[in-house]
Parts: sequence; C-alpha cells; structure tokens
Amino acid sequence: MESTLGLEIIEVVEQAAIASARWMGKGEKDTADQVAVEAMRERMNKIYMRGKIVIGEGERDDAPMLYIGEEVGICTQPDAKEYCNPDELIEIDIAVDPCEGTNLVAYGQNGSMAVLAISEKGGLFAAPDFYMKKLAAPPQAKGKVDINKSATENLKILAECLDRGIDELVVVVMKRDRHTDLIKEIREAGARVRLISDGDVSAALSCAFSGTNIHALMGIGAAPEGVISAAAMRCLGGHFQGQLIYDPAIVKTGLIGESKEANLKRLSDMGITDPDKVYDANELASGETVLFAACGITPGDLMEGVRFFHGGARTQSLVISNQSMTARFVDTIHMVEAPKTLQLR
Ligand SMILES: O=C(COP(=O)(O)O)[C@@H](O)[C@H](O)[C@H](O)[C@H](O)COP(=O)(O)O
Ligand SMILES: [Mn+2]
Ligand SMILES: [Mn+2]
Repeated sequence: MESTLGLEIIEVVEQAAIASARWMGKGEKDTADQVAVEAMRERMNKIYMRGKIVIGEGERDDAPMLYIGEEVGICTQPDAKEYCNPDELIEIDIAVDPCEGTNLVAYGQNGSMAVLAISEKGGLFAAPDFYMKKLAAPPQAKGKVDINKSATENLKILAECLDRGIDELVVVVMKRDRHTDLIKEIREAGARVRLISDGDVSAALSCAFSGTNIHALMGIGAAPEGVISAAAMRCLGGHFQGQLIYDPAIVKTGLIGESKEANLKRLSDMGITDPDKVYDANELASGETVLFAACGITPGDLMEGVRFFHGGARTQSLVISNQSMTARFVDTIHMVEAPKTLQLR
C-alpha cells in the first residue's frame, strides 16, 4: 500500500499547512481550519487510492468536508471508472486533523500542524469525539509506565528508565482546570511542567524523540487526536495509552455536553462494550500497515512552521512508516513562481 502513498501524503499535509499558515496570527481560527480542510481534501482526492475518513471534521456538526465516512482519493470520485478500477485497490482508512491547534495558528503560537494517519480498513480505532486520558512517554519507558498508576509513580519509573533524576524530567500538560490536581502532583513529585494551551499531538510525538526535552504527556485531551498520536507512537516504538472519558463532570468543559448516561449509551451503540478500557498504541492503531504524516504550520518542537518568501514557501514535514521503519523529516521548497532567491537553509 505504501510505496507511493508515503510520498503523496507529504504533499497532502504540506498543502494543508501552507493554506492554514496564510491565516497565522489573524485571529480567525475557523478560517485557518477551513482552508486547511479544503487544501487537504483537494490534494487527497488526486491520490490513486480508495480511502475513507474514519476520524475527521465535526462528527456531530454535519461538516461538509472530510467528515467521517467521506470517501477520498481519485478512485472514489464520480468519474473514477474512466481511469481506475477500484476493485484493484485495497480500501484504506484515514484519520485527519488538517489544522491541529487552530487557536495556535489564529494567535501565532507554536505547536500547530496539519496531520493525518493511514492504515488498511479497520486499522484505526474510530474514536468518538469524546475526551481521552492520555499517557505518552519515550520508547525506553514503553510498557513500564502505566496510565493506571499515579503520576508520582510514573515519574519514578520514567526517571529510572531514562537514567535521570525526577527533577530532570519535563511533563507536558494541557492548561485546563481539569488538570489542577495533576499539575500539583507532578510538581510535588519534583518534575517540571510545561503547560500548553492546545496541541497535544505535537506533545505526544515529542516524547518519542530525545532532544525535545519533553519526557511525558499526561492528562486529558481529545480522543480523535489520541488515535492520531497513537499511530505515530506505534511506529516510533514510544509508549502511548488512552482511556475514553465520557463523564462531563471530569473534563469540566462543554465539549461533551450530554450526560454521562447519554454518553455511555452512545459508546454502547458504537459497540464499545467496556467504556473504561485502557487502549495502547497497538490497539488504537492496530493495522498491519500504519503511516503517519505531519507538517508544521507554526514552529514546533519537531518541525519548523511554514515560512513564506517571494514566490513560494518552505515547509518541514515528518512522515513515519511502520513498514519501512522510517521517520523521515522532509524539507520542501514550494515554488509558486520563479523565486528571486532560493535559500539553502
Ligand atoms: O488542542 C487541541 C485542539 O485541536 P483542534 O481543535 O484540532 O485545533 C487538541 O490538541 C486537544 O487534544 C483537544 O482537542 C482538546 O483538549 C479538547 O479541547 P478542550 O476542551 O479545549 O480541552
Ligand atoms: Mn486537533
Ligand atoms: Mn483541528
């Protein structure tokens, strides 16, 4: 599945990132998101593939593009019969977040990216738009830290695995009221906390790379982003666990506004029999083939943001494959017209 797909999806995230970056710092989060969605979809529909969106835009708000269930790829288009035989292609599932960190883009802050994950049909957990309690950590701690343990215990384990003191650990936590106790506990255990306003995919991913000075992600973010993070962490051999959060009282925000009972019913209707199950990366991204691609919109810990210049733009992306066992950083110059200069770095 992946030989040319791995290359094409770089362009998919690049185009989304470039489109969104034009709205960087303009205070218009919806536009920054919408243009990324349009650009991602347009480029995706040029790929010779039979894809279906399993994690996409607005599960419940009737999003017009990249909605869950939308078929994407040139072979799913109305005139497809003219140039491709869909029966020759395997069906693939796609999870997208064309603008992960819309607030970050709108306010010119670091850490936003265009991102997607791909697997064969059924290879990605079709998470509902619920919250997810997450624990991400470097490969050395895989299977040793545990989301069921306290933050204090996990920090002790992490320090041992990384052969450093707890005071030499940095944990990323989203700055939310629901994390007040967690932040207190991490600080009391001796570790340092890096609070982020948005963008926990970038934080999870950063745990897999030493040199980012990020050693764990703890706390509750969105479930779809958890699946996308898990896809990358599975390929990178990092630790990732996620547990769905369905009780509005725990998250203390309006996103899952219904009652706990209604949310439990919704999970049961989806066939989720154990709502409290802790999923690991292999379960959230269980496919034989898993591909992940991201392109920085604003600068981040792993990638540069989009930089525009006269006649073009420069992007940095990351494409990860569990088949070729590669994590490839791709630096691209996009030439809209002949540029006056092309800078080497
Ligand atoms: O920050 C995020 C926003 O993503 P997006 O809407 O695509 O710009 C994500 O990384 C978070 O995982 C998540 O969506 C968030 O924690 C849920 O929102 P909130 O209720 O504000 O915590
Ligand atoms: Mn997001
Ligand atoms: Mn988004």
